[in-house]
Amino acid sequence: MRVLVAMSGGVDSSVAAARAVDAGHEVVGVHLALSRMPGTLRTGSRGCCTIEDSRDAHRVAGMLDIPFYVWDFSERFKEDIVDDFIAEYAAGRTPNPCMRCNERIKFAALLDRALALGFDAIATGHYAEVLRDDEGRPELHRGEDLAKDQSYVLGVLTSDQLEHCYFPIGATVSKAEVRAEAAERGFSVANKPDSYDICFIPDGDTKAWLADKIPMRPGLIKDSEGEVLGEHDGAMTYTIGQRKGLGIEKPARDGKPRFVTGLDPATNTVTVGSRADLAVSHLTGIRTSWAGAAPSDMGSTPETGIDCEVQIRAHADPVAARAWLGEFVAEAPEHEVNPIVDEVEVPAARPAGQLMYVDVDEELSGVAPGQTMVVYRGTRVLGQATIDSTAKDRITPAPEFAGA
Ligand SMILES: Nc1ncnc2c1ncn2[C@@H]1O[C@H](COP(=O)(O)OP(=O)(O)OP(=O)(O)O)[C@@H](O)[C@H]1O
Repeated sequence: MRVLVAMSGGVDSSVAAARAVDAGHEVVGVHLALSRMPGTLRTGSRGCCTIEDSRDAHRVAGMLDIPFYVWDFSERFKEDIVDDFIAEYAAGRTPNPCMRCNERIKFAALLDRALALGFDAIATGHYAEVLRDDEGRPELHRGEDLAKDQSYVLGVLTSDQLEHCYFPIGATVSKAEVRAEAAERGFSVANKPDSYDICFIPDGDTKAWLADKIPMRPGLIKDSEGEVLGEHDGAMTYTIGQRKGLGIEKPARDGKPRFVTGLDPATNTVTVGSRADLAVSHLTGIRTSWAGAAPSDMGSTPETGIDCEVQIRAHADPVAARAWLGEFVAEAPEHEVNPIVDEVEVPAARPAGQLMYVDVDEELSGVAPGQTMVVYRGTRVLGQATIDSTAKDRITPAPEFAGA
């Protein structure tokens, strides 16, 4: 098949490209220039699409004797990923830009262009596997190396996209093996360090990076009963689950540590509470998508849900859960004006689409709206949704009634 390999200049996509060539495919390499903004380009060994990265990718493509291009997606990346990241924080939510990038850039804009140019698939260096069910439909599974598994950030992919995804290193048992193979092939990137979480924040300090992009508005810090405990300089500098640096003088009534339990953009209030107040058993998600058969095709009804596991961060442990299709929001604005940061348009809190309800068997702690919940069954990704709200108690019938 004709394969377009997305080459970051890192070791994983270099080996992915080499394996695609070895497998006999007609391979073309492309490096995406994702940022032109000063201050977002790291210098040194690893950056967000630095000149060094594109040179590394180019060099590997030369060794593999495949055509190589650099495509400028920086404008799209700024609008769809960076601006969205800022707007989500401004709305008091915690976004996952890598997931958005997979959803809107790599497996959308890039894939569309690849298909339009006659390619059959795009290949990346992600640690995940596309397997086929009995009827030949694609399924997304965790990568073999669970320490490197990237199925979580690919949870946004739909069946149509999975049809055109190729992950040549997903079945490799360990990253060490990938590095050894790169060294054997003579790739200078064999020992290049792994990439950071957010490629456009050079030093990893998200709050400092956001500080000059979102106007700070002082507001109140309250406890769960509404008693005012102090003031903050800007709700955006707080994170759900945060314990240190709350800036509250008054000791808690029970003498126990306090944690941030809520951020309310409408009133610009930070709520604090006990560790127990952080525990949740129910999650409601928006922007639901399914990587293959939806629960309704899996025997689920609105009453029964499906047994699954849910994961709420890239490297969190999955917990046993049941997922339900929630109500369908038929009409909603795409954007709304943030009440705290006037004139900043933020994505609507509840856009049109299917809600996903998830009850967990074990309580989760420190869950923030905006995070993505990915629903698995064993190694297979079933789907995902963006967490919109949480609740202390489950809303669904007891597990013994949950069918699937
Ligand atoms: N700037 C880019 N241009 C082209 N492809 C990219 C770029 N950034 C990431 N990718 C693709 O997305 C995959 C996953 O990206 P991620 O940033 O997680 O890198 P990684 O896991 O460290 O992989 P690598 O070692 O290849 O950089 C990469 O393996 C590559 O195929």
